[in-house]
Amino acid sequence: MGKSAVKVYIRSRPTSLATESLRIAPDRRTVLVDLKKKEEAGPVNNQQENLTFKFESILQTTSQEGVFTQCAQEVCDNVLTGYNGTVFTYGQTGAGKTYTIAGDTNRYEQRGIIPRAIHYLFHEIDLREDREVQVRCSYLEIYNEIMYDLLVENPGTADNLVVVDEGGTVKVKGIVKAPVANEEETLALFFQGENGRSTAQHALNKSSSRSHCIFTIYLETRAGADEKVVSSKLNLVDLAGSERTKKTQVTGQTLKEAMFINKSLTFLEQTVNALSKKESHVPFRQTKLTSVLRDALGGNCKTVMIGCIWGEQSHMEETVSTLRFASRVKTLMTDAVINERNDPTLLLRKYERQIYELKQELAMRDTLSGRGRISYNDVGDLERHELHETVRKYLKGEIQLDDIAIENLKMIKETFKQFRIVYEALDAELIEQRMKGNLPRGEDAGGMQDEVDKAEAGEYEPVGDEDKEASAGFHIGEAPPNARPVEDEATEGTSLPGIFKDSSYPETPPLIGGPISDKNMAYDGYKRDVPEGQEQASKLKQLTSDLKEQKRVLRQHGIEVNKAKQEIDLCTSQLKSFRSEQGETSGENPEEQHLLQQLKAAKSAYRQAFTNLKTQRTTVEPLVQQVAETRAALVENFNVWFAGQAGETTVEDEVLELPPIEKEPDTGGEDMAEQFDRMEMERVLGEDPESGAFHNARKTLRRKKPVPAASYYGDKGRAEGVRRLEQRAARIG
Ligand SMILES: Nc1ncnc2c1ncn2[C@@H]1O[C@H](COP(=O)(O)OP(=O)(O)OP(=O)(O)O)[C@@H](O)[C@H]1O
Repeated sequence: MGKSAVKVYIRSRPTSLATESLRIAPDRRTVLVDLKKKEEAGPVNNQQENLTFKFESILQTTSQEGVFTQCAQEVCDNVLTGYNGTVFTYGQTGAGKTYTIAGDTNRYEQRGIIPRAIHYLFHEIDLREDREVQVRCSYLEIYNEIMYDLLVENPGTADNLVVVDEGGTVKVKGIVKAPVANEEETLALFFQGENGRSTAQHALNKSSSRSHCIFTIYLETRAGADEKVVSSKLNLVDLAGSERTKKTQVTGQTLKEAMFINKSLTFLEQTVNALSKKESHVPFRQTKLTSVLRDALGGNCKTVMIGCIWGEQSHMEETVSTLRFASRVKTLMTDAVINERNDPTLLLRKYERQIYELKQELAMRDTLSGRGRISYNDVGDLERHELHETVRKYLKGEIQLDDIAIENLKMIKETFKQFRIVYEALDAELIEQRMKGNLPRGEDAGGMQDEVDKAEAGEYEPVGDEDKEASAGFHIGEAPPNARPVEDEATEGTSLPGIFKDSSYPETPPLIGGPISDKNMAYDGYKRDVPEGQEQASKLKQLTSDLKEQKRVLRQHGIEVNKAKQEIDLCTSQLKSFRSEQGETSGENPEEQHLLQQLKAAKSAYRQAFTNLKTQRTTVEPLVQQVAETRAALVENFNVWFAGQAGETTVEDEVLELPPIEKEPDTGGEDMAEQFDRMEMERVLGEDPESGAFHNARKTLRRKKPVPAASYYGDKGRAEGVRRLEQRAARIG
């Protein structure tokens, strides 16, 4: 793909902009800044400054979904193709960096780029039937210039992590790259890592990141029987925010952290400046952060930066500084390539297959040309012995050169070998005879014939059986019954446990308790007897029943997706155990072929079911909206009618419109907590059938025992301890 510029987006917190200083042009790409003159700066420095910055897009009220689609989805697509990608956020403390990258990990709708990228990548991987993709992830934290592995339960000291250059690519040696089979597992690791991050409260952010964090997803993709492996990675980077410590009013440990943060961001700025001015020396090694980000800023990577800003007047200086930095980053060029290499195992498999095919081809040609039965396999013991005899007879003059039958190249080589064996035996015998003084001068040549005999009689040792196994090939007309043309191998998919439970999507639960008021009775009458009420109530009834039916279909599609996922899992695990039992196979075993076919069919069924599910959602969503609107209109009209009839009270809710309480489902021995979990899952899946992995991963995390940071994080743990003590002291004081 060659060189490409880093793409820069600006996201503003959804507060009102200080429009007298900061305006967004109608193209939604340009920011116009009008810095008011500073009276106190005197005559020299009191000029008004107008600045214009242009970026890919300015996101002001864009939703989390919108930010992912606009800024990160393309990077994910590139990573799926085989390029490395990085998305990083930059900006003043509290400006929304963590909200953008990680999002609110407790609220599905507010999830950020990381969970969305995980979902997107796994979904796309599932749809690529012809590929086998192995996924891993890591979570790195740089806190006070020390690197920590957020996925390790008990890392002890953090000394084991170092940034290294491997073949021109930056790597963090020693970091855990955890293999993950699906979205849920990856999210669970991400949430676990999030829990270990260092945060603190200050005047501008009640949960401010005190470290830089990089969540990385690694993909290794193999396509069919191709020996090529494509490796790529996606870095999702949440930088700690620059802060004016006067504004954040931090003290103690948090102040120390702020100093580390500001220092590393200054070095980042210096690095970007040097790159942007194409200076010969770029100070990447000054900090851990710039070392780790080297590829993202100017190497083998496709990079996106999201600059986060506050729009308020009081933060204008920091906002301009972020915009200036962002403009410089925009000038950086990276040089991304598809990271492709040969897999030695697959290469060997390919060569074995080629040799096999060539042998068959040769055998066929020999038959067609009337050469009869010729073997192209290695020379066996028996053939070696026969050749040795032939050579011996030839040297004795008992046979002619034409009598040595040479069928193939391997036999020519073996014949030469046998000449050498006979020669060496003779040579040794001659030397021995000479040393004993048995050999009269001038008889060397004449005695040759005898020496051949002598050497042969005593010295010949059959060559070992090193090639025994190699002779296990087949001759023409003896092809094993399972020999057949090599077919393209279908790929093994990643394991994908079903996330879509066999769930029902209950209607809104009825309100509990409370006597039915007069007003509610009037409401009932309104729907029954007043023509306007009658009409709306019957419309609502019809819509509710349509919705119920469409939700039933949606649920059915969910079940089909789930079934297909389970089938994929089953085939994948059967294939795995088959391969681990058989070791390396050439991919031609009928059982393996059968499993691969099944896997392919399951992936195809999954794709179809998923498409149906998505299509059905587009039917259900507007219906949900229509039901809500019709219901609200009915209640509102009733209120108006009722106010005209009687006193001024508000209707409780449209209690009587709700469906009757359904019979309790069979709990199948579930306890209360499990029942709650199941019902909660049914509810969230009803809202978004794709959210299962997110909620399950959160549930997994809740079940895990928290590990006290101070017990294993060394420096970081101590800092955490100091912070807690300070907070306690402040509370007591
Ligand atoms: N676009 C947004 N929409 C809604 N809430 C937002 C948005 N941006 C930020 N917030 C809220 O503002 C608060 C601070 O945001 P966040 O923690 O992401 O800032 P930050 O830039 O990461 O700060 P720090 O550098 O201190 O870690 C959070 O409560 C977050 O939910």
